[in-house]
Amino acid sequence: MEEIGFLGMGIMGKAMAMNLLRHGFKVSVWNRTLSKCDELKEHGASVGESPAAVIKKCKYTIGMLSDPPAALSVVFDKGGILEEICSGKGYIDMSTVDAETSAKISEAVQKKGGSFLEAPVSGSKKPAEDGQLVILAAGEKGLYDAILPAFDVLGKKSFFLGEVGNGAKMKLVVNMIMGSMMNAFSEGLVLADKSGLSPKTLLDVLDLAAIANPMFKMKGPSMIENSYSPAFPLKHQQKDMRLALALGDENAVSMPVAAAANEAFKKARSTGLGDLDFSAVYEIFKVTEPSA
Ligand SMILES: NC(=O)C1=CN([C@@H]2O[C@H](COP(=O)(O)OP(=O)(O)OC[C@H]3O[C@@H](n4cnc5c(N)ncnc54)[C@H](OP(=O)(O)O)[C@@H]3O)[C@@H](O)[C@H]2O)C=CC1
Ligand SMILES: O=CCCC(=O)O
Repeated sequence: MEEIGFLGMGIMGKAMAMNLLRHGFKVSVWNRTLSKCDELKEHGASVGESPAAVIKKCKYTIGMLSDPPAALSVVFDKGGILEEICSGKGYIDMSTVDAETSAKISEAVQKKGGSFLEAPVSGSKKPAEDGQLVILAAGEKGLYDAILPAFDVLGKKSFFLGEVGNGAKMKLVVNMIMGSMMNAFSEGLVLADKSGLSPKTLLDVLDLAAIANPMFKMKGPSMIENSYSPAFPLKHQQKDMRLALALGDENAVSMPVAAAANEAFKKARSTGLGDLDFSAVYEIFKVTEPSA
């Protein structure tokens, strides 16, 4: 396959670009903080000096940026994608953003004659390293078909969900559920502990119960060790809760559980936990009122 461009060497982008290199793809990378490209360069990637330079070199370019402002910045700002995107080139944004952001990017890219696909992912750092992501794509089907050989390396399953916006919405619904679950899980761990039960035994019980799931199994042991090395940064989970709640507003969907979970993530951010893993929201529930 042609050389693939990759913008954004954060936790996910770096793991995904490395995976493409490991599978024999030629990759050209860019990151706002250029030094984060060094390791990729050592593994054979070429480094572009701007998003525009990467787009110029590559037929297909993937973006994996933190949030809507970052996703928009690499497209619209000086040195951005719009300076070089043209007919025959495609941009695939795999960041988690809202449908409106995706639509803005899609419209601008298409106006220049380029193709656009949104393709946010489910799965975190380890699945990204192992090529086990779940890809939620929407937009131009021709571009989806063309980029499938790369998706087959990055993910264990790709969904094509139709028009731009559907991938973003699906991703926000999934992460809204995940964030709410993480809050319920944290409350349960604290309740077990405060009521004299072993949180470790609770994990064993949960793992055999109808609500057993990979997230509890993977995050539980490190949470009870108070260890929150970031796989999915808490600030991004809070961004996803906020965007999912906005989607709820638009559709008049009452979401009291998600709203409460969002408040807990906001509180965690305000106490300086934003760069830790999203499971660090557990710390918020441990804080008890001083007795009168
Ligand atoms: N981590 C995870 O488990 C998962 C994350 N996601 C989503 O993937 C995306 C990336 O996540 P992750 O890799 O964890 O995030 P990181 O915070 O590790 O990386 C964010 C990336 O965005 C770049 N960035 C931030 N602001 C700007 C800007 N204004 N202009 C240009 N680049 C910018 C950063 O550049 P710099 O290095 O210069 O700061 C960095 O490359 C997010 O949308 C997240 O919600 C989806 C699934 C799982
Ligand atoms: O957006 C992040 C998702 C993290 C995960 O699916 O484990």
